[in-house]
Amino acid sequence: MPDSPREQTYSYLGPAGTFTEAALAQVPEAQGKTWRAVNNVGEALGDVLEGRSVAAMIAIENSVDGGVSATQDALATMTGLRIVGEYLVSVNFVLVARPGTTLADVRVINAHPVAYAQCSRWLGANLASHGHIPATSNVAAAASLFENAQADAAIAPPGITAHYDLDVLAEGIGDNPNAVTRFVLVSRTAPVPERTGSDKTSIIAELPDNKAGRLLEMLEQFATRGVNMSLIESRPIGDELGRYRFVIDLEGHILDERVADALLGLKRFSPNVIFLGSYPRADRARPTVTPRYEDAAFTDARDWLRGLIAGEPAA
Ligand SMILES: O=C(O)C(=O)C[C@]1(C(=O)O)C=C[C@@H](O)C=C1
Repeated sequence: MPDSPREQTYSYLGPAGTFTEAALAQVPEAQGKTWRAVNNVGEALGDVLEGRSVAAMIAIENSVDGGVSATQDALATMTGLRIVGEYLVSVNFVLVARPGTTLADVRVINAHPVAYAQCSRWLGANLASHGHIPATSNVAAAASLFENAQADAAIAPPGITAHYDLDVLAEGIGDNPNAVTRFVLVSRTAPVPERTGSDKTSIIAELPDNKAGRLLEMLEQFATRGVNMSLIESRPIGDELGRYRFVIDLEGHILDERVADALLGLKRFSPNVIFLGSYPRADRARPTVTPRYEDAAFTDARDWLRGLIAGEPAA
């Protein structure tokens, strides 16, 4: 049976040429399908929830600027989504302008906020008194230079000149030449994929109240099961000052006994746990697991308990 239009479509932050498109190019199942360019993360995830796309590629973390707050907040508030894959893209930036512009002409810059934040050192040193107009993506920033432009220049990916007739005023303007953005592929809620031995689990959790030691108590759920965190960030819940939710990535898969046990502990502790998914790590790194946190240690302990209950002689 041929795929439905939904099965054929993947949403990504456009227009063509964004780093998000480069991340989607790494997904084997997406090749030869329709790629729908959208303007923001909420629109991409809305496509998935409302059935226009089978999955959406979204940026979630940058090695220089940290978590992408629009993504973290959307995943915390839109229900029915699952992260099914993780992809890494090296990001570096150029400053572009309409042909004939020189650096001395540049007063206002159009840039995606995450890209802008990654170029702050170069901008401070070379264009100290510039103004900034935010764009929906790196490529949209460059494209806007041709439409009623209020900006003189834009921060864009190095491949931009293949798409637009622009002059490159400066190259390698990112604060860190080794910057990497982490992207996730998000589908509708589905059963978790098999574990690969090199997996990550993403969750969002709230604390039960604002009493002393609550954050430590939450972290103990992971520490006492030997589960390492690769990311923890707080985001305001938004209802009152001082209330935060925590966006957490764990090393391991929900089918790993230590991760499952930590999630059970977290569920008993936290009034609101959102499971975003267990999926293969992009870097294929395998966590080092202390023997007492390996699957066998958990199943042996459970067998021991069952034996005690059943009246077997204590081993
Ligand atoms: O995909 C792009 O090119 C984007 O403009 C988006 C985005 C992001 O949302 O974080 C992606 C990677 C860069 O770190 C900066 C911006």
